[in-house]
Amino acid sequence: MARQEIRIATRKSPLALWQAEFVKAELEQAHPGLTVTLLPMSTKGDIILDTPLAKVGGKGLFVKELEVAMLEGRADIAVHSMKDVPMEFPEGLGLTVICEREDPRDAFVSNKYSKLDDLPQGAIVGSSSLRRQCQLRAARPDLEIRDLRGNVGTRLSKLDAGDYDAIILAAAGLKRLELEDRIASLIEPEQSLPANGQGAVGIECRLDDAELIELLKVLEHAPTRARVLAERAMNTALHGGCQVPIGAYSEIEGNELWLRGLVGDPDGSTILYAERRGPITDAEQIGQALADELKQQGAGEILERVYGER
Ligand SMILES: NCc1[nH]cc(CCC(=O)O)c1CC(=O)O
Repeated sequence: MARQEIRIATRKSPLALWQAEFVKAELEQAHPGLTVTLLPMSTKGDIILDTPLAKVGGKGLFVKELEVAMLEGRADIAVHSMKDVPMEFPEGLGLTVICEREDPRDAFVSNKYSKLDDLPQGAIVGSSSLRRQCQLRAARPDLEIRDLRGNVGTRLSKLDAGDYDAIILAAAGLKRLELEDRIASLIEPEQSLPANGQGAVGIECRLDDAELIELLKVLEHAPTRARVLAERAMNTALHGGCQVPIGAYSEIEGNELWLRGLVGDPDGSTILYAERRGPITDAEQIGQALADELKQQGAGEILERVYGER
């Protein structure tokens, strides 16, 4: 009998819930008769499962509570922002679908200024992303960049409280939460190269569930997958985790994939940049080759310094 229900394990942040609701709506529309339910979970602190399921290549791996739910059969899928998804998965789980990308750009958000270039000398900008910090500092060494954490709503309230002259957020998150009117201006990749996978949503599930994977296929977007593959391959080859001063952004032009990448010193003193074009089918090799090029420019030394400081 055909499957009648798909259960989505999701975190409870507004953005996570939006993404889960989006996938639910798309699946229910594509498959009449199918019911998709949300299983919101508190994910305070990731847990490590000491079972063979949690071993990858012989080494232990952090398995998040959403993944435990899927491995134990309490949930079927998890929906992720691609830029937050680790490069490795517990055995038996994988990213089976990558959905069409939303706007990948960073957004300039301010109640006083309409764009980055309008900020006066010494203005205070909020961002805890090393990638955003290094690019901001390289372009504008006079700015004072201060940490800004929390979910999108929390960050906006800190701006509104007057703690910052401006903050930088991903445009995609703001658009999804219907906060697009908070975007003062979009920052082009030339000024702030996005993070790998930014703006794209992926679906993780058990790899042995062929029937489920077949149902999920309606959400797959091949051009986005190629772009995200190239960007993630670059990040992986640089051993980049989630919190790194690395930008990776690709676009498709005809039959070609154009990947741009950068590694920067968080203080903005150095920005290493490279770009490469190649056939879309070589997405991963393009990412790896670009990482090699950045390593030749000295990316390894910068990243070692950053990792060493944490
Ligand atoms: N690191 C947090 C995060 N993870 C995903 C998004 C939303 C954008 C996206 O889906 O890439 C955000 C917010 C932000 O960076 O402003």
